[in-house]
Amino acid sequence: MSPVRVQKIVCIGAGYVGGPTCAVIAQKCPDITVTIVDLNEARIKAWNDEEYRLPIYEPGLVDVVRSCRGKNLFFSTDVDKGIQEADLIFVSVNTPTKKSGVGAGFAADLNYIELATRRIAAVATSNKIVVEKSTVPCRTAESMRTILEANASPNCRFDILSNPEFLAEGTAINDLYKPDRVLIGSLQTPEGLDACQSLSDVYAHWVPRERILTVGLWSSELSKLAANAMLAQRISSINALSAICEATGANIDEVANAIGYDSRIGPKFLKASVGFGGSCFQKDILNLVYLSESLHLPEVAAYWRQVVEMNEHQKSRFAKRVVDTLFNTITNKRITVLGFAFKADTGDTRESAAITLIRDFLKEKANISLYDPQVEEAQIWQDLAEACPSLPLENIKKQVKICSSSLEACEGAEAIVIATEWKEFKVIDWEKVYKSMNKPAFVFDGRLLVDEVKLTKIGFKVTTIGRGTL
Ligand SMILES: NC(=O)C1=CN([C@@H]2O[C@H](COP(=O)(O)OP(=O)(O)OC[C@H]3O[C@@H](n4cnc5c(N)ncnc54)[C@H](O)[C@@H]3O)[C@@H](O)[C@H]2O)C=CC1
Ligand SMILES: O=C(O)[C@H]1O[C@H](OP(=O)(O)OP(=O)(O)OC[C@H]2O[C@@H](n3ccc(=O)[nH]c3=O)[C@H](O)[C@@H]2O)[C@H](O)[C@@H](O)[C@@H]1O
Repeated sequence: MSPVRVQKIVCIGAGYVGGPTCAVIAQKCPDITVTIVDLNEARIKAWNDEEYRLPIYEPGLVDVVRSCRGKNLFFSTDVDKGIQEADLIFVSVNTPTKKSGVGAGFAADLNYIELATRRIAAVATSNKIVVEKSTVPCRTAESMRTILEANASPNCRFDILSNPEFLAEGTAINDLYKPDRVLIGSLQTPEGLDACQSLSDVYAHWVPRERILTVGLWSSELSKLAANAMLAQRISSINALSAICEATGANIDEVANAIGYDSRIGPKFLKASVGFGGSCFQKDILNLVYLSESLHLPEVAAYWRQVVEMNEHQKSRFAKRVVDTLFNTITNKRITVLGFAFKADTGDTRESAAITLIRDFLKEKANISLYDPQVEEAQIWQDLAEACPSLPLENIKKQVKICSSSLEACEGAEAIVIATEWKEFKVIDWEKVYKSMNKPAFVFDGRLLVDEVKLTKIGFKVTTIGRGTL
C-alpha cells in the first residue's frame, strides 16, 4: 500500500467551517474536485446564489467562492452521490451541547456525526479516508470506526483521521491561508499513516510542511478542546482582572499591555470584554468538563467549569452596572444596544453576549433600540425568543426596535451599550448622537472600543469595562 493521491473530496456540512475550509482547499488545489454537501436546501441554494449572497458573512469568502465555484468547487444537496464519488470525506457537521438525556447541558450531541457516519457506511462502494473536521470528544473516531466497519459493504476500507479546525470567524480566510498549524491525527498503523500522508499532501499545496503536525488520533481530538479551553481561559482571566480594575482604579488595557510584554504570556487574546460568545468556547469547555467528570476527575472538571462561570458572571456584572448607574432602574427607559453578533466581522450570533444583556434589560422592562450591521432581523427575533421563553414574541417586539443605523438606534435613548466591537461604532458622529439623546447621556463600553476622554468632553457619562469612572 502507498498513500492515495486525493482527487475528489466531499465535505458533509456546508456551515461556518465546511464552507470556507473546503472553498479554500478548492482554490489552492485546482487538481482536486471539491463538493460541499448539506441536507439544508436553503443553505446550499445560498452557496449557489448567482449574486453571491452566501449563507454566511466572512470577509474575503465571496472572492474565494467566485474564483472556483463551477470549476472545481460544487455545492449540492446530493449527499449520497458526493460520498460515492469522493476518495476523502470531511465530516464537518454541527456538534452542539446536548439538550436532554445523559450529559444534558455538558456533553456534545453526536447525533449529527453519527447520522453522517451511518450514511457514509450505507452508500460507500469504494475505499474512503474519513476525516473528522467537527470538534468532537476524545475517542469519537473510535465510535465512527465501529459504525463504519459494522455497516459497510465488504470491499470498502475506511481510514479515519482527525483534522480539527482552528479558524476563527471574521478572519477565517486568512486563518485558512496562513494557519499557525494544521493538525492531523491518525492511528499509528501503516494504513493510518498512509491516510495521514494523503491528507498532508492536500494541505501541502499551500501550507509549509513544517506547519503540518501529525500526531495520534486521541491527541489530535483532545488538542482541539484544549486549545479552545486555554483561549477561553485567557479571556476569563483578563475579565476577572477587569473586575479588580473597576474596584481599584487600575486600567485593564494598561494591565493587559504590561503583562502581554512578557514573552511567555504574549499580547494576543487579552482584550477584556463583556464576555466571550461564539458557538464553540462554552460548548467545548463544557465538553471537557463532562469528559473530566466521566474520567472521575472532579477537581479538573471544576477547574474548567469555572472559566464558563466567570464568563456568565462578567455578563451579569456588566448588565447590573448599567442598571446601577442609571439610578437603579431602567424600567421604561430607552437603552440602545450597538452590536448583536458575538464578535465583529461576522453575522453569527451564537452565544453572543448581546443576547444575554438584552434578556436582562427586558426583564427590567426597558425599551431597547438595537443595531447591528450584519445580523439579519429574523435571526435577532429567533435568538431573543429563545433567550426569553416566558415572554411571548409579540411582547418582545413591543419592547425591542431593530434599527438600520447607529444614529437611528441612539435617538432619544438614555444610554448606549456597546456589545460588539464593530469598527463603525468607533467613528460614529458622537456629537450628533449626544444632541439626539436624553440627558444625562450614558455610554457603556463593553468592548473597550471608544475614546472615553473624547466622549466625556462631549458630555457623555462613560462607563468602560475594566476602568473606574473618570
Ligand atoms: N464555527 C466555527 O468557527 C468553528 C466550528 N468548529 C466546529 O466545526 C463543526 C461545525 O461547525 P459549524 O460549521 O459552525 O456548524 P454549522 O451549524 O454552521 O454547520 C453544520 C452544517 O452541517 C449540516 N449537517 C448536519 N448533519 C448533516 C448530515 N447528516 N448530512 C449533511 N449535512 C449535515 C447542517 O445542516 C449545517 O448546515 C462543529 O463541530 C464546531 O464545533 C471548529 C472550528 C471553528
Ligand atoms: O472552535 C472554534 O469555533 C473557534 O473558536 C474561536 O474562534 P471564534 O469563536 O470564531 O472567535 P474568537 O476570536 O476566538 O472570539 C471568541 C469570543 O471571545 C471574545 N474575545 C476574544 C479575544 C479577546 O481578547 N477578548 C474577547 O472577549 C470575542 O469577542 C468573541 O466573543 C477560536 O479562536 C478558534 O481558534 C476556534 O477554531
